[in-house]
Amino acid sequence: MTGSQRVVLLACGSFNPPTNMHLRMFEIARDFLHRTTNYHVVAGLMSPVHDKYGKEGLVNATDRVQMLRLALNSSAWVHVSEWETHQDDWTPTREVLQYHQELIDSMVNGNVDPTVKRQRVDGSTAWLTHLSGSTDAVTIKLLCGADLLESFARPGLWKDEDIEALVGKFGLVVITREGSNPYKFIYESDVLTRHQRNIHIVTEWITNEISSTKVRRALRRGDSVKYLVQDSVIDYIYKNALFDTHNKQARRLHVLGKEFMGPCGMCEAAGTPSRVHACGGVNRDAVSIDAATVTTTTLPPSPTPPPSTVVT
Ligand SMILES: Nc1ncnc2c1ncn2[C@@H]1O[C@H](COP(=O)(O)OP(=O)(O)OP(=O)(O)O)[C@@H](O)[C@H]1O
Ligand SMILES: NC(=O)c1ccc[n+]([C@@H]2O[C@H](COP(=O)(O)O)[C@@H](O)[C@H]2O)c1
Repeated sequence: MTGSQRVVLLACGSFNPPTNMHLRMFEIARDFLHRTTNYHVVAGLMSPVHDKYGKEGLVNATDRVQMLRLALNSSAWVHVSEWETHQDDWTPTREVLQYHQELIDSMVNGNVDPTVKRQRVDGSTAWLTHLSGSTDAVTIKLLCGADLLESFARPGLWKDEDIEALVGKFGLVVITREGSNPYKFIYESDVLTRHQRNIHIVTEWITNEISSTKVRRALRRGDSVKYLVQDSVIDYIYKNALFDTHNKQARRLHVLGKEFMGPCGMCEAAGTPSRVHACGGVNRDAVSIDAATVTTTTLPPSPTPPPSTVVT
């Protein structure tokens, strides 16, 4: 695209778990920027936060990275950056953007700064290779929901100089969320108003208030999260008993009309007899599981779904 400026959109967050709305953010932002600005979005990055961020209920980074990888199998242009998760501690968002901009500078833009001691470029930076082959420089912008923008006002959460750098140096692409008013928020902030040209507010008309919190709540209750989260991610969550789904496996498998043949690694490790697992998983002859009670029922042969033994 001639005359356009190449950008990478980077979203920071817990992604605990990644939802379809996290993925949609990138599509919405790219459409908007291509329609209304001279920017050409060449890649998207999702940077899951370090375990030491310490948010309640945060599952470990290995699982969050894995879920993101599975979710992003459906995207040709958005990738996971594991860099944050490999640091010794939590990294402020400004430094996350700075690191990725320097990485792009040295690998794509040809501005190698010898004073910058670069971290090892790992497999998760393969996305960079797609950006070579053009002399147009690539810059990075923070992609976020309006709630993240509004968190700038929370006392002690963000340093003033970090906010200044995020809006002044990098720029923001903000997706509206129910209950937020980013225009008013910018109006009320001197620093944001000063850099308003660098803040792109994208009104999402097809509103969708999926949040990881709501997905975790549904999982905890054994409710379906299908069509809120990618199927591969749901499978991963149940397989690894994340988000308190440990005792919900039998219920889900009943709903799906499937059987759970294999024992759960945790139950095996705990030495539970293999026929009925404390996790709710069962071998072929046993089912009907509740967090409190375990009843044995003989199942009809596969593939007929088991009788309605779902425990409410
Ligand atoms: N429904 C949504 N609409 C717009 N932005 C969203 C939406 N859900 C998440 N985001 C944005 O995605 C980024 C990462 O979000 P995060 O992982 O905190 O998700 P979340 O769903 O808001 O999480 P939680 O519910 O655990 O607080 C943030 O910038 C957040 O504002
Ligand atoms: N000062 C900062 O740089 C700062 C403060 C709060 C949150 N954040 C980031 O914003 C994201 C917020 O994620 P959650 O909405 O899941 O809390 C995380 O990536 C976190 O690192 C950064």
